[in-house]
Amino acid sequence: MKIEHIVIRHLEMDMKAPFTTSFGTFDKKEFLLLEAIDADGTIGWGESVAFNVPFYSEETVKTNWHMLEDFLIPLILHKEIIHPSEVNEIFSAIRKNNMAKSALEGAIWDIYSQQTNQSLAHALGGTRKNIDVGISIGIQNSIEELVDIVAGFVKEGYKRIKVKIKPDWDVEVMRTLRKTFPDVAIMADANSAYRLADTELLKQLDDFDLMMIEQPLASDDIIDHAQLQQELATPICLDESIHSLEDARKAVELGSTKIINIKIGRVGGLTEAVKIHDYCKENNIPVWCGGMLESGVGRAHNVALTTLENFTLPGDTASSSRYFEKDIIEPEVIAENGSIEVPETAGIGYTVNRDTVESYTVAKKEYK
Ligand SMILES: O=C(O)CCC(=O)C1=CC=C[C@@H](O)[C@@H]1C(=O)O
Ligand SMILES: [Mg+2]
Repeated sequence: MKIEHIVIRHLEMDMKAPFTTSFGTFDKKEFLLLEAIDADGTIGWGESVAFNVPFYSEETVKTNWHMLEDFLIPLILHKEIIHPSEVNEIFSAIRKNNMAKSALEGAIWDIYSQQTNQSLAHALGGTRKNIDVGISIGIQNSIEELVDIVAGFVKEGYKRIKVKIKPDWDVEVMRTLRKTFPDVAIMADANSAYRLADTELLKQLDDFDLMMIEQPLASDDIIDHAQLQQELATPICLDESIHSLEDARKAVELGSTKIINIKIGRVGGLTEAVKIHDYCKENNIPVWCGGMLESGVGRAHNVALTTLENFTLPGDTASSSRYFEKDIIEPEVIAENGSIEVPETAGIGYTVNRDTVESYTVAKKEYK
């Protein structure tokens, strides 16, 4: 591979409904879409999952553009690459900025899998032909509204319900959901809304047979999560705290987490995501693929990763129509009865609709 041409596009896609978490509300998804063109004309696509605000992580759409234009793209353009796993080493001098790195690395994985005539899923070592998926539901205006929304997604067959929680939107919400849906797989995602001082409150969630509590404490913490896990019967799942294989190893060895939410962008790309998957498999830590309200390109990468053996818990990769009136890929990602059929064609397995991409593009720049 030798990438001769890269295009960065800043897209804005209106969301069907606002998505509220403990750190804010999104009514549109802004993101960078990466198009990489190899010397032989093969085109690969990657998506940065950074938001336009630094509340999930320190990265934003603007910091990503800066990192890609001034540091990452110059390291990749016209460089001979044999395998996408080399990209981590090429980027190793650059600290953090994982989402920016992941967007470019993902496009290179797409090119590689096309040039080796295999699906991205197969190139990553995936084996599943179908993946089970769940749904993530933001904070609502009332518990009644939340119950109605959950009922709709349970009816659609999603394999697990993930509900955002935060102080004063937690115990009563989960009590009502468990009472209303006694047999549904339910989990909570706190997005670091609690402190160790909230242990007694969080212990009340043990009454509701939750699959897990995702990221209850600070986004850069591993130590306090280990102490909290000793107090909770419900498994802790880390999301924001895990940026690398090393973070995963430390969290598992300390007992800070019993489940890991792997997000390709958060950990710096597919190569690192597979390494974390493999480590967790060796240590009997189940993993699932988290979502970042991605467009179809990011969704396609998530689908491919989720085909690996130790992705044993339903992830966040719902249908494209969960969030968007019209996705940028064809066909769209479609979950039927909570299951997605994995494309077997070479590459990410979905076709990017250039007209739709251009309709959402608010800025664009080419690099050769
Ligand atoms: O993409 C999806 O459907 C899931 C989105 C989701 O739950 C999240 C996206 C980004 C930050 C958080 O709000 C939350 C998460 O932490 O998993
Ligand atoms: Mg999360």
